[in-house]
Amino acid sequence: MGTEGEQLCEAARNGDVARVKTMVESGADVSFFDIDGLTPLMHASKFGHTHVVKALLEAGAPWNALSSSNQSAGDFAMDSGHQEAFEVLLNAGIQAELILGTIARKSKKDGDSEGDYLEDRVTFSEDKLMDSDSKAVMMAWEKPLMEAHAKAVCSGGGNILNVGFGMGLVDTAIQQYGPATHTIVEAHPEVYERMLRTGWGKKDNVKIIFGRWQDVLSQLESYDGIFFDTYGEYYEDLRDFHQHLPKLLKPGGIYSFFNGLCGA
Ligand SMILES: C[S@@+](CC[C@H](N)C(=O)[O-])C[C@H]1O[C@@H](n2cnc3c(N)ncnc32)[C@H](O)[C@@H]1O
Repeated sequence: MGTEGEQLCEAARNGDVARVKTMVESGADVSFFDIDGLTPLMHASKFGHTHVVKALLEAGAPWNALSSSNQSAGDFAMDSGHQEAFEVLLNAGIQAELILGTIARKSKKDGDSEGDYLEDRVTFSEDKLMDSDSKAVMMAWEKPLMEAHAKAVCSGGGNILNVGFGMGLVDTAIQQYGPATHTIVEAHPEVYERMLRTGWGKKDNVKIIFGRWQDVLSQLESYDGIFFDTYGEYYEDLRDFHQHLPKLLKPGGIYSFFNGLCGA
């Protein structure tokens, strides 16, 4: 007979929801990692035991814990074709992100600007843009994704807006479609400075607006194509931006965004 944590993993693997609940009520650790680096939630997800997945999530099991091979419970559910369990995990992740976003937003409003990306230094290298915590703001491997977004938002030609310059991957792709105007909103002083240094301010059809999109809305017009990809913001900001779309986007215009949604 194994430890309590191992027994919880076994009950999760067997889909024994009653036993899982009893063990949780008597204090079994839902964050336990077994010898293979798996949590009870990962075991339940792997076998598609949705009721167990729900019970463990309700008991506070970490939906975003990673196995030693860097897989989350959601990865296990998806790889084993358990769509229902996967969706339960996905919803738990989205809910947690929404709550965390609200808390972070509130503490920012209350004057706690700790961790404010826009006030920190960034570093550029050939293939990435990093924030002061060495987290990647943008990486070169995202180029094909950015090219696909550019193709979509430029498909009607005309006036294009991009919010968030980063490494300029999407803007470089947008330029290839020769839009009539190409407006770029960028809020980070160092990213902005680099844009100017690399000639973006001298392109005939490019207008750079420096500042947070929230603060420069009055300088924006209506566009045929809009792309949105900021960093250090939350779901709430994205939702706020979406509320301005009816004014920002011309009828029949195309909008696309990238914001790490559902990233686990
Ligand atoms: C992920 S990067 C954008 C990458 C870009 N799509 C590309 O293809 O390289 C996000 C950018 O948004 C900028 N940013 C963050 N918050 C912003 C805001 N509120 N308004 C405007 N830009 C913002 C960041 O400084 C950063 O340059």
